[in-house]
Amino acid sequence: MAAIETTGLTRRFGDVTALSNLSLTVEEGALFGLLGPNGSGKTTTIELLTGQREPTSGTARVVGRDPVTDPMGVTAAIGILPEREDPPSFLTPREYLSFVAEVRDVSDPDQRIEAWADRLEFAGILDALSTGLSEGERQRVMLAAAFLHDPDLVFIDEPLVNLDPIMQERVKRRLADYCARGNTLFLSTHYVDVAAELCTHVGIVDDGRLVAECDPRGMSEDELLEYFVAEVGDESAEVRT
Ligand SMILES: Nc1ncnc2c1ncn2[C@@H]1O[C@H](COP(=O)(O)OP(=O)(O)OP(=O)(O)O)[C@@H](O)[C@H]1O
Repeated sequence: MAAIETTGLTRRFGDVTALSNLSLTVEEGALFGLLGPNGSGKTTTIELLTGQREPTSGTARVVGRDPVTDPMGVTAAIGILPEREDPPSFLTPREYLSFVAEVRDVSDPDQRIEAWADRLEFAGILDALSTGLSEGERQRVMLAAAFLHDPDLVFIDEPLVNLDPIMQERVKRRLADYCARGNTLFLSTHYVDVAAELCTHVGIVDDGRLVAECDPRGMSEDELLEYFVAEVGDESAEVRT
């Protein structure tokens, strides 16, 4: 079954077409990566699919719901880690995650918070004010918030930014395990190596258009980079070193 299905999804901002006519299916259990250069429409796509913005035209179904007519139903059913969001500076991670657990109706919040703090190694800062946390620590707290209510589908905009290499490996393993259990992940990234290493299905966007889709398993980073450059027509992709 499809976790996400869109038909002709389009979003304009004045003269700018941020997303043009996106027709895409992401099956349940996929680890989908939307790969594209800066300004290609990745964040706009996530915003449309998660009910944060309305499309100019076109339709979407996300976990069987319509993000335009039922945005709160969609946000309750999914997890989201948007680009550049932090826990509130004046709350501790425990306080922030308790708030998320309450909003998302988690029945065993204390145990879940402790479990995620252990998994992502931030138990030591659970009771420190978020204002003093490093960027990587804040990102780990936000990752925990996205998964706390055990949703079937999670959206993450640039999943590994700000994490050190050891934590990146740990998070990659967690993401792969999450999908191996039948859940679905929708990642957006402009890093080809992230897509090559993690994803089961990649969509390449350029200038608001989905220009190609592929299964990157069995492709090396270099092959995916070559494929990406051929589709996008320039060398704006990055491989992190
Ligand atoms: N609220 C907005 N108002 C006007 N233009 C916008 C708005 N949001 C996005 N855009 C434009 O739409 C296009 C796509 O932006 P979007 O943020 O979706 O790209 P992106 O692929 O996520 O980029 P990045 O990798 O840099 O985060 C860009 O040209 C951007 O300037």
